[in-house]
Amino acid sequence: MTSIGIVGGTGYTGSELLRLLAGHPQAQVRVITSRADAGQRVADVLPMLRGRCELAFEDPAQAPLGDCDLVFFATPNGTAMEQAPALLDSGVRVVDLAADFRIKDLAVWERWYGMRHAAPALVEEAVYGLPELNREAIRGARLVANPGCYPTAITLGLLPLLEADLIEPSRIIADGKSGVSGAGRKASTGLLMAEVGESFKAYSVAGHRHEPEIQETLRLGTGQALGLTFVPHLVPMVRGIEATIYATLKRPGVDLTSVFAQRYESEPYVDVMPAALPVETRSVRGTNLCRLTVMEPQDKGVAVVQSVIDNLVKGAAGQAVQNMNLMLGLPETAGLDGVALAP
Ligand SMILES: NC(=O)C1=CN([C@@H]2O[C@H](COP(=O)(O)OP(=O)(O)OC[C@H]3O[C@@H](n4cnc5c(N)ncnc54)[C@H](OP(=O)(O)O)[C@@H]3O)[C@@H](O)[C@H]2O)C=CC1
Ligand SMILES: CC(=O)N[C@@H](CCC(=O)OP(=O)(O)O)C(=O)O
Repeated sequence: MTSIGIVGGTGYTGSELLRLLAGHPQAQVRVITSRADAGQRVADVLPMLRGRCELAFEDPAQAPLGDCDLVFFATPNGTAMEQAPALLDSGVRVVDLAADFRIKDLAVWERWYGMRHAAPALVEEAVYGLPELNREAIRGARLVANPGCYPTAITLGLLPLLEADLIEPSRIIADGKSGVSGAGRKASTGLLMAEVGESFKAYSVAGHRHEPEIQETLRLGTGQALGLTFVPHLVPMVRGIEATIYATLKRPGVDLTSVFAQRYESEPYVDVMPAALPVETRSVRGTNLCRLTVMEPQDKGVAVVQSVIDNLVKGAAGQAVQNMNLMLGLPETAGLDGVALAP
């Protein structure tokens, strides 16, 4: 059994890691941290894990994370960059679910995240953990930067179009909508049910930190510089992201669904659907899948992509487990076989 540590086990992505790893045949969580709940039994704090987890939360400063084969950081931005270097030095592999190692351009990262980077050399070494783009590099990596939730949905929606040189890269619009679990578990007035329920709004319209992440990933991955406008929205639901992406086609009349189907033919977690089928967040709820459709409505020369993921699974913990499986040489799909909850 591979021995796993999780820093930040009481948050939404940390507890999702626990849920997924409880069903993993070859990996076992041995260390789990929380500062606020240190000393509490995991099963008392997260009753879904009664009978499935005998651990207690430990303070991260004292927890024996160095004894693990791999440690996940499910912590706020700026935490892993302080703690990962010592773990890597002692031979532990690291997957960071936050953004500390996602952007190679340090000046861009520091501008968007408002802090000095504590481990610049590791930014250069880290592999961006989108298996559909970087599978081979992830296999050999010591440190994986797990992608952001919106960037996962949007990058997967744009990759086939850019790789096949089908769209104008200079004017792309991505309209993202997220459930409230995307904002994490910490208390915030703006996330109260009475604030979010029966309402719908765009936010960070002037600029969101996921935009530079998407731009850099696609520039490094396809060699094309994007002109991207990304606007996120908050939806009164718990889980899920839907992104609708609009791009001008260079050549009209291409069978776009076939292009997508070929690009993702051997991908276990990308499902390209016929354009007539509905793309719904509930069809991926609890799963590691990204479901996509693509079409050119009314032959008007614009490609419209719809992409859905569960922000906590393919957008965070599930993709992190997929990366862990690749890094440790385990079957890529181990622990990730669940079918979506319906309704
Ligand atoms: N929610 C989502 O959909 C997604 C989240 N992410 C990213 O994943 C990370 C975790 O997100 P999420 O689970 O939502 O966050 P939460 O706010 O729900 O949880 C954060 C966790 O980190 C712990 N923590 C906070 N500060 C520290 C610290 N300084 N040192 C060690 N542990 C700390 C908290 O416990 P305690 O304070 O008790 O130690 C808690 O367990 C974030 O960086 C987020 O941006 C990425 C993709 C999607
Ligand atoms: C609904 C909501 O608030 N979502 C978060 C993004 C999700 C997230 O966790 O950001 P990272 O993927 O970069 O870690 C936000 O817009 O800030």
